[in-house]
Amino acid sequence: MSISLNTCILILKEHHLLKSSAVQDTVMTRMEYVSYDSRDIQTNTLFFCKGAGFRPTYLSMAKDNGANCYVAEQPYPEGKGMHALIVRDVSKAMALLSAAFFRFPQDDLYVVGITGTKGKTTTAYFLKGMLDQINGGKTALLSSVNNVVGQQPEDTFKSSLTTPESLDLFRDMRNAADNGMTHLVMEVSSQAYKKNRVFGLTYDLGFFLNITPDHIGPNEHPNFADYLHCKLQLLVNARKCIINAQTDRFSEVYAAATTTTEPNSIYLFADEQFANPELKETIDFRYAAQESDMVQTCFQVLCVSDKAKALEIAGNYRLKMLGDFNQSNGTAAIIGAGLAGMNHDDAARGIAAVTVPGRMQTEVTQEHGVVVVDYAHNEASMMALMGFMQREFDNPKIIVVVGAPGDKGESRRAGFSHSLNVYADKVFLTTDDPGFEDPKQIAEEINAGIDHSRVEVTFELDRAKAIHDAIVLAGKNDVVLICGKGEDNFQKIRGIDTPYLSDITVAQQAINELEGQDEHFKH
Ligand SMILES: CC(=O)N[C@H]1[C@@H](OP(=O)(O)OP(=O)(O)OC[C@H]2O[C@@H](n3ccc(=O)[nH]c3=O)[C@H](O)[C@@H]2O)O[C@H](CO)[C@@H](O)[C@@H]1O[C@H](C)C(=O)N[C@@H](C)C(=O)N[C@H](CCC(=O)O)C(=O)O
Ligand SMILES: Nc1ncnc2c1ncn2[C@@H]1O[C@H](COP(=O)(O)OP(=O)(O)OP(=O)(O)O)[C@@H](O)[C@H]1O
Repeated sequence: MSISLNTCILILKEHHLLKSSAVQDTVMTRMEYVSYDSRDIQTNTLFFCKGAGFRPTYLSMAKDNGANCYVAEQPYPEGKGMHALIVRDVSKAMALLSAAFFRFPQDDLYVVGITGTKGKTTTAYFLKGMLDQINGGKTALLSSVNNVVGQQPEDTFKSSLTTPESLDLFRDMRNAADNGMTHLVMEVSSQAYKKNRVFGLTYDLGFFLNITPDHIGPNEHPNFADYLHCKLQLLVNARKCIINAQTDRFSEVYAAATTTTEPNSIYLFADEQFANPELKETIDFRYAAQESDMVQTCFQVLCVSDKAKALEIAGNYRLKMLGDFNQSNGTAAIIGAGLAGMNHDDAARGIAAVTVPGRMQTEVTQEHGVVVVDYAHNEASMMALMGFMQREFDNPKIIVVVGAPGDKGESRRAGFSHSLNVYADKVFLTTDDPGFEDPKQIAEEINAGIDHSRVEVTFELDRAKAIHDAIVLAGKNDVVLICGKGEDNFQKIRGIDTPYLSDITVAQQAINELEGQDEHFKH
């Protein structure tokens, strides 16, 4: 793959991004590799100088290693002798030039984008599970857990961001298309828009699941309005939209969709019980809970409007995953599958088999209640999780193991206290990716908001011990919720990913040890 300097100049001019250019010999010069990292350079690389942490020495290093052209927001003496493209916004330039370098892979894939504060990963996995039924497993996935760009084992790898950097995104998409993948389901974070990682990308289908305050802080969004604005951009850039009619800020969400999409291509869904007299729009799909148990969640999807009836997805569905919120995620994904041409039977078969790593992983023990490892890590998801447990188990004692991450999402700490006050009986405050902060201090901040007349608090910063102690404490009818890390097998501590066994492994070890002991005492 390659791109000529001339093409780069044309693209940047078309988008009013080019401030100036310095061409050393001819505009027909070609760049054969693209990178934003001086440690990853090949001969004739187009190098992007971007990011808060960029240093001019990286450009020197890139030049020495073979980069022949750089893109930056200002000229650098270190780039002397290289072609230079000086632009108004390097992150936008990088997205546009990467799309061109990788030959517009979005044109070779049916691209689905999913946004929302909660449920992106789960919905993405549900949809992939269904689409794989009709395309022979050829659904690519970009999620905050795994990325999948092909059908070979090496085509699946852990992701480092929810939505990759634009250059990585278009490379992954090109690889997916070249590997024969036909569909791409991707999570789109608000940061993806904030940082222009998906600038210029149009989705065949865009989902808006929900929005609650999150990701607001020094390294993320300055305020909720900015967070909402970034999330809305997905709908502005989607040809068809699927929107949860129960989301907060519905009227703004719907209005954003209508800026580029006819109402006839906007699909709304809600719980059967949901009624909002102020809502002028017709809800196209409803879902209704059915009798579920500890192994599966059952619900029905109803096609209400004429445009909904055109899809053949009405009927009963089963999920392997617990949580009434997963009926909402599941319905969204089923509508997406319908719009991609699937019928009820294929969709029902596909979604029934899906599990999502680290989400609602449930162990039913003999003597220590139900133990759930879940990725809930903000107020909305903690409320959804604990609320579900309370309804499902008829007011069990709820024991929670939780901590809040350092260096980001500080508002989550108060959110944890609030949700614990509503539902929890006992909490073990522990460590969760403290980064450069002191985990004890983070735990103290959560503790400060806890109503101690309702919730008993234990500080146990050793996460594995906290999980162990919570399970030991739990009685037969109790629920232990281990929140926030999903299947992460590391703790981010002072810039280092420090190995950690993973919550589910620690929980299973504790359960095995205890069930063994309990058996021993019984005999
Ligand atoms: C705030 C933010 O979005 N930062 C992201 C951004 O960093 P940046 O552009 O500022 O770059 P930087 O890390 O300061 O480094 C500067 C540049 O120097 C280069 N470099 C560095 C060292 C060297 O020797 N040579 C060299 O060339 C680097 O490759 C980089 O291009 O670009 C980097 C990739 O190029 C990302 O890894 C980084 O995400 C950070 C780690 C992060 O944690 N981001 C979070 C907030 C995030 O994006 N989260 C969302 C989910 C949250 C949500 O749901 O909204 C996500 O999509 O994952
Ligand atoms: N629709 C929903 N509403 C509220 N809570 C939900 C919903 N779906 C999932 N959750 C809760 O949120 C947790 C995270 O779910 P999931 O990973 O699917 O969301 P996400 O949007 O990808 O999250 P993140 O952006 O934090 O990675 C789940 O483990 C569950 O506790």
